[in-house]
Amino acid sequence: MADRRFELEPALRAAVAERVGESRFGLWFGDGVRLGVDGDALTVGVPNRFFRDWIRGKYVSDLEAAGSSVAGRRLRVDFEIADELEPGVGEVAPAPSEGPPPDDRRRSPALPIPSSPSTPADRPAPPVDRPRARRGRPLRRLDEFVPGPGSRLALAACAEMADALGSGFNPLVVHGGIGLGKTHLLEGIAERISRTHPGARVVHQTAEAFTNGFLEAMRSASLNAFRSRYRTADVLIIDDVHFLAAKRATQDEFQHTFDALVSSGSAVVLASDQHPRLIPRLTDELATRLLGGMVVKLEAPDPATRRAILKAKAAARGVTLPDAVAEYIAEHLRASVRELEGALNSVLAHASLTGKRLDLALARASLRDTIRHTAQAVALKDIERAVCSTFDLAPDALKSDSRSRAVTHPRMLAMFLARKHTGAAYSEIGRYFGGRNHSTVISAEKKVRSWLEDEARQSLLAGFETMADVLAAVERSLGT
Ligand SMILES: Nc1ncnc2c1ncn2[C@@H]1O[C@H](COP(=O)(O)OP(=O)(O)OP(=O)(O)O)[C@@H](O)[C@H]1O
Repeated sequence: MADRRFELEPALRAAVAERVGESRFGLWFGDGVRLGVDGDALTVGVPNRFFRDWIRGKYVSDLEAAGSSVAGRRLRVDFEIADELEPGVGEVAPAPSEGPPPDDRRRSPALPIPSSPSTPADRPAPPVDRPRARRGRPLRRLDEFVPGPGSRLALAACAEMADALGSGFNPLVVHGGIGLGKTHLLEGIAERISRTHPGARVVHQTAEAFTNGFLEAMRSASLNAFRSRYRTADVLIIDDVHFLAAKRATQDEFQHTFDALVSSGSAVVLASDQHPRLIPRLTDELATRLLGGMVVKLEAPDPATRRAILKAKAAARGVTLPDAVAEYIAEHLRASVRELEGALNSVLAHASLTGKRLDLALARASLRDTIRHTAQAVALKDIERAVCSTFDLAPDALKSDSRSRAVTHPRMLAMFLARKHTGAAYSEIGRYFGGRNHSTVISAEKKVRSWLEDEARQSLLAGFETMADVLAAVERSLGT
């Protein structure tokens, strides 16, 4: 049933957009933020605490004015937070004693980056210090990223970060499943900053490179050089932060790097395949810091966005992709944008090699094998790996004889997922997970189904509220 509180939402949205301007409105009041009227209150539904604090700090008077003009009476502004992953009171939350209020330690967006002892003004414009694997090809740009309902906010936040260099919010954490464009967005930030702030020292690396560099610096007693490389950045961009999971010493080093940068007004941008609260074995101190700025999720694109991405990628290569071909590829390859791109490349290569017309028949012929294999792409070992990593279990734990709940529950979940995603028979699944018989798999499947139906049931994993959330996390890491 439609919630009557939101009957005035279109008018409220128009009135707020009118006051704050289209671009701010798109960033702070886009998908995920609701506006409604409940008695004497203008209710603002926000995705997390960060949004609440930001909107409360910057836009309450605009909201009040918009509320009065639409409702014809004065309304107070109330907030409703939707994101259950946000820290509760007393859990992981930014510690006020750790520094001055955020705005005091950030630069004005309008100002160029001030020179500092480490970045003298007369130094030639430094290049982006970037991941080795990506050297040699141009950085991807933000304006090449095709937004959809599940990625518009992430794109807007990246654009805001590139323009304001952390003066708006700091850090920015982008999280989402495999191949959904996290690296593209990070590169886009680096690319835009290197154009618009040519004096800025941008350090753009993966967490793996940070870790290896740190270990090497410890081995070779060159920690000072390592630290100065990272701590003198004006903008630090770190990809795949989940790689730091369970690496205590590197996490500590990263935390000190983070503190040094943020306290001197440098911007920090991070990407991870999980929400920072769900990265296994991340210290509370570091998690707190990652949650202290803006955390945005990148969702898998919907069919319309998949089609738009395909058309844009083809257009960038000078090809007009027929609607039927875009639709066919978008319909059959859904797991990630990387997969979509691969399929497009394959179709375009077929067209050019055979000299045939780029049409639906050619797309079907060139993708026949890819699509057949995609349907069977999830293997039992993928399920095992995803479950063990989500539950932080040893790689062979699910095959063991253990009867402890910490293992039996994840094992049941793995069996359930195996039925859902692999098409393997009950007997095959039972055999794979430690030589169990098919009736064990059947009862595991039933059990998990009953957990899922019981919404009140506590999840099996700290940090998740329901079983459905746990399942979604495992499926995310499977890339399904
Ligand atoms: N919305 C989008 N518009 C245009 N291109 C996109 C979009 N999303 C992803 N891509 C493209 O998909 C490919 C994979 O993206 P990317 O490498 O950024 O994903 P990722 O999330 O970092 O993956 P991983 O988790 O494996 O690190 C890239 O070529 C990127 O340009």
